[in-house]
Amino acid sequence: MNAPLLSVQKLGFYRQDRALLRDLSFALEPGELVGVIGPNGAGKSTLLKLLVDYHQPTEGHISLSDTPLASLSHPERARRISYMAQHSAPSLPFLVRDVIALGAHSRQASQIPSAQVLRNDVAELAEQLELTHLLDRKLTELSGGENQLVQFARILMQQAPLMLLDEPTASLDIGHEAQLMNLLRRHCEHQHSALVAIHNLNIAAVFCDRLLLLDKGRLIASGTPEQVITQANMAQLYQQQVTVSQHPVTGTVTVLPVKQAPIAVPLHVHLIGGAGSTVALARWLLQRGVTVSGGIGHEQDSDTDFWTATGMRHIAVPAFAPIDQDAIDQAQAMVESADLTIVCDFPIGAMNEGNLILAGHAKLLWLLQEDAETAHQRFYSEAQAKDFAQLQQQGVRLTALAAIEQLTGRIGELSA
Ligand SMILES: Nc1ncnc2c1ncn2[C@@H]1O[C@H](COP(=O)(O)OP(=O)(O)OP(=O)(O)O)[C@@H](O)[C@H]1O
Repeated sequence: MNAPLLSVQKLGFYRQDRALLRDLSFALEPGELVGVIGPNGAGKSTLLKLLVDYHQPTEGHISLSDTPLASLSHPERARRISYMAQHSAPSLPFLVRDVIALGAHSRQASQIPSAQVLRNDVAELAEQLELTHLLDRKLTELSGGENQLVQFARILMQQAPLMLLDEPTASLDIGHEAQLMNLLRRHCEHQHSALVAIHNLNIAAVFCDRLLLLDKGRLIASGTPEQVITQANMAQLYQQQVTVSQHPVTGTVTVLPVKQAPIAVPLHVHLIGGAGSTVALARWLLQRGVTVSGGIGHEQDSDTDFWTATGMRHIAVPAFAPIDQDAIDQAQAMVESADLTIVCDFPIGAMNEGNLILAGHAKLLWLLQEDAETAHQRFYSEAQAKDFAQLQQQGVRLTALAAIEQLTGRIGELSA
């Protein structure tokens, strides 16, 4: 088996007795585009600087196709690795076309093209990145985003098999961000590999094959974007409520921050429902600072997807499986601790009738029902309709609108 293009083993880097990176191991294969994500100060830039030999490791090994990085001469390294730093404040007034062309001079002497070919290559790259109009401008006279695109063009011109890019899209608009990442992707398809430190998790999820998640200098997760960008990892690392869901169009994992409710309201509402019946109410309550739990749902149901995406505490059973006693017992603890349990208007069948038993444990029970018509349509058996009728004795029947009105009043009182 061929050695990986890049192999990092037990890498550690200490400064003034502080571990900036610890016990980091991973490998990169040809053709891979791998993102390095993590909060500010996690160690992403430090990792890239070690990989380009800007810093030397305190412990561990870095090798490129089995050759130790430290044993490579500067020209050999430049042939194998290109590097785009996070901040590159241009200090010399070079022309953009010369800066891009500079990339080619890191190649092996026999690979450096003639002046004419180089001019054409620069022009072609500039066109791909919409930089043609800037070719005769000075680097010192560019905007932050324009400078970033020029540095990226220089990296591509270098044609090194391993590209290290530190926040290459940080100053780019969404159009140029997509353009740069698509171009990078295409280069990776030609047996080049890229390791990209990136904060935009949605872009990382769309373009990267794998992600490495760093925190406080440690690798705490690695795998596909779906394996790494999880509700649990995001909540733990970023200390903010975020939604993690699958984008309906791209199918990739998507992260969005949640607008924080002005204050936490001391009210816990448990929602029972299915077929999307709890979603609008759950969103409404969360936005007002109410603690919301949910269940028992079924995996892949839109309610369960919403509860998972927002990090709501909930109980779910596998799709198409009946609700079992174990799930009822777990959800019972939530229902018993909730100030209010709301059963939304949703169809009851053999798979979810356990929710009727669960609702019986509520301290205070509301049963949402839009009109009498829906009442007899929502049960698949007479026994279920009978169980529901019994719950009606215990709870209050009301429409969703009436429920919102009452909750508005209650939240107002509690927040005053
Ligand atoms: N030269 C240095 N000497 C001492 N500490 C440093 C040095 N460079 C960086 N650090 C520290 O190392 C830690 C990791 O920094 P690094 O720049 O690698 O983080 P990062 O993940 O790239 O962060 P960001 O997302 O903010 O760019 C930080 O706590 C930083 O303050």
